[in-house]
Amino acid sequence: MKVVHVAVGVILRKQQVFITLRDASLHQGGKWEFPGGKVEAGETVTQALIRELQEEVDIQVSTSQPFMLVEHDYGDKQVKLDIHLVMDFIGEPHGREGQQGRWVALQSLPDYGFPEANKAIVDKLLCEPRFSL
Ligand SMILES: Nc1nc2c([nH]c(=O)n2[C@H]2C[C@H](O)[C@@H](COP(=O)(O)OP(=O)(O)OP(=O)(O)O)O2)c(=O)[nH]1
Ligand SMILES: [Mg+2]
Repeated sequence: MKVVHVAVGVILRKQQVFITLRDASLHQGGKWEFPGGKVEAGETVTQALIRELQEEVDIQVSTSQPFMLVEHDYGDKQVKLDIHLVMDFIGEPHGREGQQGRWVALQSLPDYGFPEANKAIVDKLLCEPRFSL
């Protein structure tokens, strides 16, 4: 099965992260996610991240850095999540495609229902010394 390469942004501001609710009609729908989407042919991951965050949550990424790579097989779909931290951006994020979005404390991420592949991301975020309260 073809692996879908996805650029994912962990949008950070003062110990909080901006998350959005995936539409019920999508793969892994009805779950919370870090905004992002497929890397298109000819695009770098950073270019895809900038484009997807503009399209989905209406921000302009100014500073980002690679955080981790997570490969996961959902059975019906295989994904490679290229997760980047978004440390600085212009604009106020909101669900531009009508999806719900909210700022949540890093520490409360485990309370949200994310796709299975996200467990590793949440675990790593929570054990990063630079994000400890
Ligand atoms: N954006 C995002 N996708 C995730 C996360 N966790 C996770 O397993 N995924 C999976 C779900 C999807 O199978 C895939 C992302 O695809 P997507 O539906 O967002 O792709 P896209 O924005 O390019 O959407 P499309 O317009 O091409 O349908 O990655 C996450 O935290 N954020
Ligand atoms: Mg998407």
